[in-house]
Amino acid sequence: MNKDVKVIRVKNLYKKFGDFTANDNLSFEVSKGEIFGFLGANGAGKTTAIKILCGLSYPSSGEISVAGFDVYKERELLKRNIGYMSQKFSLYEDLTVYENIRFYGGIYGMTKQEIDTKTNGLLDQLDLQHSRNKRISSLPLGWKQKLAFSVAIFHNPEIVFLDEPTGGVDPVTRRQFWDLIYEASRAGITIFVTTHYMDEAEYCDRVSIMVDGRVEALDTPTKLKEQFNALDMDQVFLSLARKAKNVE
Ligand SMILES: Nc1ncnc2c1ncn2[C@@H]1O[C@H](COP(=O)(O)OP(=O)(O)OP(=O)(O)O)[C@@H](O)[C@H]1O
Repeated sequence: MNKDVKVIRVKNLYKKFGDFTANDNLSFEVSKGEIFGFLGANGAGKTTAIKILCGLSYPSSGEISVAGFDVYKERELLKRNIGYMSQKFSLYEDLTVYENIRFYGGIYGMTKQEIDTKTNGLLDQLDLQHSRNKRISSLPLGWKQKLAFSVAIFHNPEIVFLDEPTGGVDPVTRRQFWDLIYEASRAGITIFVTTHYMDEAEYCDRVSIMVDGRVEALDTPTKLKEQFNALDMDQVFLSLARKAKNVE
C-alpha cells in the first residue's frame, strides 16, 4: 500500500434530504491499495455516501475527490476509473459467464481488443473455462460473487466499491472471496467495502464505523479493539451501537 497517494479525499461531506442529515460532516482519506472497511448499522448513511463517491449523487456540501476527480465536476471521468459491485446489482442471470464478462468490459469502456485479450485470462484465473457457456443463473452464489468482483475490476480501475459483496454465503466461501480482494489490493487497486460481517471487518487495513450519519470511529482493527477495550470487532461495533441508542 502506498500511504502517500490518497485516492479518496473526503472533507466535511454533508448530505441532507430536506431537514434530515444522512451524512453529517464526514472527513476521511483512503490510500492507494488500502482495504478500507465502511461499517455502520442499517440506515447509518453508508449507501448515501457511496453513491456520492461513485458520482451517482451530489453532496449537499463538502470537498470530495475520488481517483483524483472532483465529484461535482468530473463525474464521467470518475465513473470510468472506478468499479462497483453490490449484492443487489450484479451479473445478468440470463447471460452466460462469457457474455457477462464481455458485456461489462464494454460497459466499462474497454476496447474489443482489450476484452478479447483479457477474457481468457480471467476464465483461467477463476478456473471457469469449463463453465464459460453456462448461464449465470446455474452457478452457485459463491462463484457468482467471485465473477462479479472480477468483472468489476476487469478494466483495472483505481478503486473498487463493494457494497455488502458477500451477503448470504458461508464463511469458507467468504474467505475465498477475500483472497481475491487481497490480490487486487496487492496489485494497487483500492478497496472500499461495506459489510455486516465482523470477521470481514478484521480483514480490512482500516475500518470506519458510522453511527447516525457520523463517522464515530476510524482506525485499524487492532487499534479500535484497544480503544474500545474489546476482544473483537463485534464488540467494538456493539459498544458504538449501544452509545447511539443510549443503552446502558
Ligand atoms: N432519497 C432519500 N430521501 C430521503 N431519505 C433518504 C434518501 N436516501 C436515504 N435516505 C435516508 O438516509 C438514511 C441513511 O440511508 P442509507 O441507505 O445511506 O443507510 P445505509 O447505512 O446504507 O443502510 P443499509 O445498511 O441498510 O444499506 C436512512 O434514514 C434513509 O431512510
